[in-house]
Amino acid sequence: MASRNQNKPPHNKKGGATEELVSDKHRRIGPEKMERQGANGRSRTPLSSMKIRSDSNAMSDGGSTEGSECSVVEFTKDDVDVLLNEKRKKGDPFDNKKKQEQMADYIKRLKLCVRWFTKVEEGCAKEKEKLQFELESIKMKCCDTEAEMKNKMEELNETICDLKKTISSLENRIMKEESDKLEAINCYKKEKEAKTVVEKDRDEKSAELEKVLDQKLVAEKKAISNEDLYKRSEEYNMSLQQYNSRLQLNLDTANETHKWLEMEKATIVESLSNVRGHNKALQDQLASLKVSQDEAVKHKETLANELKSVHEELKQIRDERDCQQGQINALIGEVVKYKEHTGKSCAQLDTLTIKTNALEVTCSSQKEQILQLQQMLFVEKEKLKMVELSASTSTTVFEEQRRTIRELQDRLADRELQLVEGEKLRKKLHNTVQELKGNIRVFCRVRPLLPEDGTGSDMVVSYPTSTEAIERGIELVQSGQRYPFTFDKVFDHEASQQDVFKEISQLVQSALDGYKVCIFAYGQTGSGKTYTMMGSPDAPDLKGLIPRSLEQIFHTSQSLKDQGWKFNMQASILEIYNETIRDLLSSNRSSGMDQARTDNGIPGKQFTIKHDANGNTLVSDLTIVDVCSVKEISSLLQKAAQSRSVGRTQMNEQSSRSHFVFTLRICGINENTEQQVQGVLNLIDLAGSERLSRSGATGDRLKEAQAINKSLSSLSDVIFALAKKEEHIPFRNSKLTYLLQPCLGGDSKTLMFVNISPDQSSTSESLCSLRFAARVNSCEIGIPRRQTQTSHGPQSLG
Ligand SMILES: Nc1ncnc2c1ncn2[C@@H]1O[C@H](COP(=O)(O)OP(=O)(O)OP(=O)(O)O)[C@@H](O)[C@H]1O
Repeated sequence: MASRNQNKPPHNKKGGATEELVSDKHRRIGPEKMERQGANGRSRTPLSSMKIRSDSNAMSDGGSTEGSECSVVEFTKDDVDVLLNEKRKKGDPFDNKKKQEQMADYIKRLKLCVRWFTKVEEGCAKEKEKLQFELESIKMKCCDTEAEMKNKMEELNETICDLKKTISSLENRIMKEESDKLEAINCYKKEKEAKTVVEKDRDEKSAELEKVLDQKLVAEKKAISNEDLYKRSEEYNMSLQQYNSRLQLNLDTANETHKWLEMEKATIVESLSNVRGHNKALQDQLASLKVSQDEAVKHKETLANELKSVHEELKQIRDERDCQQGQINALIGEVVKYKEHTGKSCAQLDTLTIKTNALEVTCSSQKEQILQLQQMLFVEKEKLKMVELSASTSTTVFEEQRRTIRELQDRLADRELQLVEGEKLRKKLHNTVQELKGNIRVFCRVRPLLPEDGTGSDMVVSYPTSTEAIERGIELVQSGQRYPFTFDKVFDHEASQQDVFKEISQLVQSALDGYKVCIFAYGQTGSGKTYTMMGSPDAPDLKGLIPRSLEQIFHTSQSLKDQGWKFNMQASILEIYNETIRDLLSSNRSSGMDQARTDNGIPGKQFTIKHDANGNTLVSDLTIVDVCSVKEISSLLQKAAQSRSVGRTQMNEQSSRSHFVFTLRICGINENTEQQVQGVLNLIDLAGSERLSRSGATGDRLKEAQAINKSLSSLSDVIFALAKKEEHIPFRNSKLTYLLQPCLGGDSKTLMFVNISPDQSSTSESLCSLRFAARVNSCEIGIPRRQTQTSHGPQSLG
């Protein structure tokens, strides 16, 4: 059998082998790592697979390795687990020696394991130190790298700064170059201009020079001709001098002749007489000679003058010549100077030409650029033209649209005006229709039979089918007798809430148009007044007249906003019980209670009813709430219902015997026409009219019933009196009638619902209600109505 460390090469047993073992420990712990090592060719068999020797041979082998520091057996995790979980072998329980041996072996193996573990731990500690050292060195390196990076960053930043500076200097240089270029272009332009000026000057000067040369030639020619003239004049002068000398000679000879003649005279005097004639002739000859002499002198003088003038002329010509010569010299000097200047200019011209060439190159490139730019400009101009074209078309379209808008606005204004007029007309017509229908109308509604009415209960009402009475007539059967009634409208037990509302919605519109509208439900207890007026506000199909009317009011007021109408609505809800007013919107719940107690002798809050000059009813201290949405109204109705229910518990179910009055004041103003309207909508659920006296009620119940009947009777009387335009209003003792009085007369619209229970047990109460309704229905206001009178005529409650 191989030793435990048989998987190690033999030289690993001592010295440096331990170190290698330690350094390798961390790699040899898991089976996974073992496998990896196996893959590297260094195959190691796990101890478990090798079976740690538990027999005595192994023990002896182990004994030989025990105490040896370098003989360390490797363990895997599994080995350790196996070792720790090893169970003792079953054998002879009394063979203590064997047990001891087994234990010794187990202890040995444990010691080996512990030693291995200690070694591994040491190795790990060393490894950890090494790793820490490596970590620190890596950290150091990191720090160094970081510092290096920082330095590099700084260097890079500096380089970036330098580059930025270089860029800025290059930009400056480019700017400078560009400005130099511009300057050079300007300079070139100036020089070009100067060159053209100089060239022009040169051309002028050349032309001048040519002129001067021509003049010089002319002057030279003139000088030559003058010299010829001068020569000829000299010759002529010479000839004249010769002639003069000849004349002088002649004169001398003549003088000699004279002398000779004188001598001869003397000789002749002697022979004067002879000679006198000769003398005379001679004298004549002399005179003529003198004349010719004078003439010759004169001629000589003229010739001398001529000579003088010729001399002067010559002098002038000479002066002129000199002057021209001077001019020529000056011109020659100028020409020389000009030639010098031209030479300089040529040098300048050369440099300028070089510059010009360079600039021309720049210019040509710039020209190209300019051409490109011009092309671009052309394209842009084309675009601009297009844009301008489209802009102009847009402008025209815009103008057209503006015109159209203006036209439309005008039309709109017209339409608005028409609309306002139409609205006025509609109101008028609507009101006329309402008046034609009757300012006081009575509708009858029959509720269906209810389970509470009893299973065997029969309907005591029927509806006549004749054309006249259809939907308007109702018949009540009592003790086999038929009682027919006709109203403005009769709703049978199948009529829905919507059907009912459809009939009154126009009346609600009248409230928005500024009329006082009063809708109330009358009938015996349990006949469906609350159902008709309030219904179940939460169920859309079962909503009563109050929520539906308010919805319509808000909906219509919203739609009228477009026509400039602005509405302000104020709501108040009160209850009249036993002639006591209770504010159902009061935040102080007890206020209602106090008033209720007032009737019982306990003092409480008193509400006084007043009517102002405008025919509005004011109830002092009543809570009035501004409302602008159906939601707000709903919450107010909820609050009122709550106050009522509180009252109901407190007052022992008395609320069904109280009048519930919902008032909505509508103030409307049209911002366009400044038209104002003030409407009032009263929606009332009257107390149930009970015939308690007939049913044998006594005490407070009877008093309550009597109060209710009195109040309703008073209401019918007031309606009647107002409808008949009677000056004397008979009953003001009822708070309900006093409260509603402004809403019941004149242009006001009153609608009464008479609710009927169709069961047999309520026949007499139903008959009574129908009679009361018929009395109200009999009121006629100006406009004749169809025959609505019942066979029973107006009745008062009694
Ligand atoms: N048209 C109807 N359709 C169905 N149910 C109705 C109708 N009218 C009334 N009812 C039902 O009849 C019952 C009594 O109605 P309601 O409470 O409205 O009577 P009321 O006249 O207001 O009574 P009270 O005078 O005692 O207040 C209720 O349960 C109601 O739901």
